[in-house]
Amino acid sequence: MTVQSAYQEEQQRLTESLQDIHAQLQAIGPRYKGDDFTEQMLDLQQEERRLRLEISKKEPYFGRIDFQELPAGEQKPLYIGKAGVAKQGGNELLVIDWRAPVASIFYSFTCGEAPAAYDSPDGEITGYVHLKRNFMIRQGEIVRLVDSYVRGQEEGSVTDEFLLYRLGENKDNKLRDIVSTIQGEQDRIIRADRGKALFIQGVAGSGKTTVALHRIAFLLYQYADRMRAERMIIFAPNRMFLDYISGVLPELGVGDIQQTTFNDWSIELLDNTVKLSDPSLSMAYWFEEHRTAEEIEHASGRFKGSLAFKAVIDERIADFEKRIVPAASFVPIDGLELPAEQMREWYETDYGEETLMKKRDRLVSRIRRWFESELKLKGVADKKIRAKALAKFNSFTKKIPAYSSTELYGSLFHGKLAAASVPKRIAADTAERLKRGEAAAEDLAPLAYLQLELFGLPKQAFDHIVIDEAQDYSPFQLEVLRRCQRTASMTVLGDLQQGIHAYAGVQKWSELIELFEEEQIGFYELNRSYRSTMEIIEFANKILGGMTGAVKPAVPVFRSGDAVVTKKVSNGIWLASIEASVREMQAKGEYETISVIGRTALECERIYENLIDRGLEASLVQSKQPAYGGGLSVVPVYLSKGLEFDAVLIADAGDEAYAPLDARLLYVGCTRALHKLMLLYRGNLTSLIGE
Ligand SMILES: Nc1ncnc2c1ncn2[C@@H]1O[C@H](COP(=O)(O)OP(=O)(O)OP(=O)(O)O)[C@@H](O)[C@H]1O
Repeated sequence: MTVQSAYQEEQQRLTESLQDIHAQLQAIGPRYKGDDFTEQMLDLQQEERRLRLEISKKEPYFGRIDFQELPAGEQKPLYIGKAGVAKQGGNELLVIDWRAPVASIFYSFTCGEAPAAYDSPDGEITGYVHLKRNFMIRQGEIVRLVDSYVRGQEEGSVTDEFLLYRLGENKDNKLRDIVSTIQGEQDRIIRADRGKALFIQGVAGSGKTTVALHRIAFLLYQYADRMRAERMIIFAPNRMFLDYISGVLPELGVGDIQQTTFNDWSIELLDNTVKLSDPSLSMAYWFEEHRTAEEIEHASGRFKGSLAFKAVIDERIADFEKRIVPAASFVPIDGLELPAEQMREWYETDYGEETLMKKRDRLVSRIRRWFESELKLKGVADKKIRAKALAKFNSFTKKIPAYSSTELYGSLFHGKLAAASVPKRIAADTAERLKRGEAAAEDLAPLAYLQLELFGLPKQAFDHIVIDEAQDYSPFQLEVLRRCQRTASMTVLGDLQQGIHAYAGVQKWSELIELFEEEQIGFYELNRSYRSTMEIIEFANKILGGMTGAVKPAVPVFRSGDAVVTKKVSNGIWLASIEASVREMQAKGEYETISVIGRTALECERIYENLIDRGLEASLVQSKQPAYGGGLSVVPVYLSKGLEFDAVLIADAGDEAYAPLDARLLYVGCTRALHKLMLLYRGNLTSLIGE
């Protein structure tokens, strides 16, 4: 078949499919607004269907695979799209959902005559692939059609043409879905078994964030009967990042997923009983000046995030629990005694798996019930005796300790119960902060842990947890989240090479992995980088040489672009050179998002003000920002993590800005660029880049 006739045939099918979809949409009646529960449920189902059809209306499908099931099936064309659609009034499938088992062939098939296979609920199905076709459909028209495989034709494979086209596009201020070009290595992660803690180490730009979001969509589809969107949660590093990724799930037809930061989530769990002290102060401490390896190693965040500190807290909890059951009997009046052993028995046998404070409260209620019924049984009517007995009851139960999480936590740092193993400097700082009703980010994991132990999780346990930028998590943070699940089902992703928050995060994945049983763990590596051109990746890989630990260079997709430029400028013309470089990038007219990445927030303010004074429209990204608006932005390097820009200008890559310890920061900055990377420097070029 010629390309022309294939195109005509496909356009004809597309038009018919769209007509069918439109007809189905029109047939959907108005929304139900009444109180009938069954009608409400039906309305929800109808609404979901409407949403699926709306998604399909834009681009019904992006791929076709002609598959012949072995041993004796017929060759059938299968059209793959973002949402599955059945033909109006029938069961025949117009479009197969990309998450359906058979659709996995579209992603995993790597060409060749050998049979392909996919896992179905009935076991493995094998068959021959006769055709793999990619489409790009816009406004009801096929604007691109590429056959990446035709059985029997030995022409050179053009497998990546579609991918390259997509990667070459400009980006706005939001991350997008990648359903049409998911790569085999990514697909394996997306479809991995739900009952695991999946750890993904992926180089910058390897699609970790994107893959984790697609995995959520897959899990909700595949395990619709067991997993619910409202019991899933995504943890991201900051609110700006949350805004940046907020478009992907709705594009995939998934709503209602809680997306938060560990800080916000913990404060809510603690019922707002503490305020978070300004995180920008901590950022300023760690990033506005150079810090030594020693300072990082002995940071209070590392201590408080460690399992050793968790052991200190466990000891405190155990001690609290010991004191809940009174050691002495309760004697409200002469001749009436509630023995300590009886109270212990109630506590130990009757209250099962309840949380500590619940067990404590139940014990107090039980003692009260015993006290009231015994007085009644004994017929104690004398008012004076009763009042005396009641006073005894009150003073007895008052001695049964009750704590809020912050009180119990605070007891570790000051007073006669202060824990000896907490370094003095850390104890003094923390006590001071707690006195003000504040907690630092590093206090939140221990506080949240205490809250869970004392009061439990107020909502249902999570079916699935996604943790992005997990290299910045401490073992204690992950332990807290692990406790919010009945069984481990997590996607934990990050890149140790981008671990710029070493004062709080981990240096090896094993620090987090060891929290799980061996059979619960899955570990994947993604080494191909999809974000940047070959030139940018090769340049950034050089910086890895300056890092300690096992580093892995990113493998580029064969997408070539401009050479990376480094340019020495004198201090006197530095700001003017930044402006000129930005104008040069803008003049090209090719980039939608341009970022000037500075080393510190102070430096960024100077750059930003100069750009504004010189008449350029720009935005300054700051740590408390809820959203990133796109266009031209000035960003401190430590806030650029996770984001990406068509063009990046590193404002100063001199050796004063980037010392040898700053390799990770510079690596993060450079790997934000998709198509263009330029570095200015004052004085000497940082040794991290070399010649
Ligand atoms: N299979 C793919 N097809 C098309 N684009 C892709 C694919 N995989 C990743 N990308 C693109 O690569 C870019 C990087 O993706 P993403 O931000 O998810 O990577 P990451 O590994 O989380 O990056 P980082 O760690 O550097 O923040 C995004 O623009 C994403 O759309």
